[in-house]
Amino acid sequence: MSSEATAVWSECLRVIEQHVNEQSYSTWFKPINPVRLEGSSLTIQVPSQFFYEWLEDNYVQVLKLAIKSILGPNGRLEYAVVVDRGNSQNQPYVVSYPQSNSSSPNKKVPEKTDHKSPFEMQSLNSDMLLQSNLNPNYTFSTYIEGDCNRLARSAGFAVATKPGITSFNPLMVYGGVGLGKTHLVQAIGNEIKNSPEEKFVLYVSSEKFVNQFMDSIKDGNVKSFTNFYMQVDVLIIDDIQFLAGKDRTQEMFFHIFNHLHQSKKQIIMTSDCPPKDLKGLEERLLSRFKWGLTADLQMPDFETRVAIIRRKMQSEGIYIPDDVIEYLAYTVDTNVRELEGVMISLIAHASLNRVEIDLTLAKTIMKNIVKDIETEVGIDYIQKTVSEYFDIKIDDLKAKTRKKEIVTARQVAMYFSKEFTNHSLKSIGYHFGGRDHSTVIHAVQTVNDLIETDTTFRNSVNDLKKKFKMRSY
Ligand SMILES: Nc1ncnc2c1ncn2[C@@H]1O[C@H](COP(=O)(O)OP(=O)(O)OP(=O)(O)O)[C@@H](O)[C@H]1O
Repeated sequence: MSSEATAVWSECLRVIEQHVNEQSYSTWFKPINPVRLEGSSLTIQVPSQFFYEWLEDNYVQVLKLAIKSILGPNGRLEYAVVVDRGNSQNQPYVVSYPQSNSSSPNKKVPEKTDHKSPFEMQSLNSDMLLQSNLNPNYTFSTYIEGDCNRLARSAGFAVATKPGITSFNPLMVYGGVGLGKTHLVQAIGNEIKNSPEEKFVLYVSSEKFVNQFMDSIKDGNVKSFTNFYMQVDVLIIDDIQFLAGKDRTQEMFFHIFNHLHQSKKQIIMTSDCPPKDLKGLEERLLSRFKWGLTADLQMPDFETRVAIIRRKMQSEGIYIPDDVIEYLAYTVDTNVRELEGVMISLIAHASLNRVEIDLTLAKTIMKNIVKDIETEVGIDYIQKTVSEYFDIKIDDLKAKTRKKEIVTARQVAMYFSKEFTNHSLKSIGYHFGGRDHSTVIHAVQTVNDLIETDTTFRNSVNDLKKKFKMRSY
């Protein structure tokens, strides 16, 4: 190792350190050894082909920045990859970056020094234990529990406590966009990684897995790719639906899956739908997915959404009043990512314009984000909400039907129209199929009586009232 190379590399590290987070820095840059400096070309040694590819896939810009700022515009980086060819002589081979004839920092295949696969997989080393790709903020403590995720969360926790040993292997978590799949499976990974047992936990998106596999075919490194994945103790593979129609990758994944499962290694997967609806995946894979536990995530209910907003705001050190929290939780009922997006807009707006976060600001933001949002409670909205709540058709509220459940729903809708709108009794009657004002008075009285005497009915009215109140803030 030349002292010049060491000096240049430590300067580069100083640049790199400012552009990557602490974990990435210690995982991907600390293990690198500077080997030599020739003119403005620095050669660094990396522990494996996989490591080299990872750097090139994920950190090429920051490496380029570091090299150019320390060695000038002609600065070049070359890699020496430690190759274990199954004998005792580890001979590094060298790949240059940027490649000659190419100004772009594309990932390139190291020159092959023989006709066989250029290297065999290295044995598991301590660096690999760090290569997890986990976001440290995705933990169980930041994952709010609710009815929407209870099964998945507790199964995940069981898996985190005894990876590979419970019957939840594989664990498959599925659910719609932005409902917390990635957060949950990474929480499992972080929990295992932070336990005293040294486990090699690896999180990878299916897309990345496919690309790595394709590259390994192109580069003649399939064996190394397979061996790498077969050494993992806990494999977390996200968005497995992405493997649909990719037959060769599925076949490779099938072998890796079998190997890991037989070795009692934990496999955790996510998908946007249950295994039975995964189209374009081989039957033998699908049947294996069902060996363990499949758990779904639903959209969090109102109370869980409130808790998610509170936690998020606490973690940002921001206080927002309860009525704003409830307004957001009520209004954004699509997915958690969208809810977070609205919170971020709100915080950004308040801090840029130096104003307090209050209901007026929240409403303005929501109007900009959700263009067609109605913030007023009108008769139409009451009819829609009440009919959905009682699971009847809106038209029935206006029709002549005398079926008991329809009459009750109609009376409830009239009652709320009186409470939340400025319509006259006559006008309300008109909106309910041309009934007269005495029918509306009777409806209001009946609802008041039932609230006094019937607990179930009272709870229903209270549920609905909460919705309307939220809307009429
Ligand atoms: N129960 C929860 N508690 C706290 N935060 C949550 C919860 N569920 C989701 N989130 C947050 O919502 C955001 C979206 O979650 P995540 O990315 O895990 O969703 P996903 O289901 O993997 O989405 P996609 O389908 O797009 O891959 C993240 O910031 C996550 O932290």
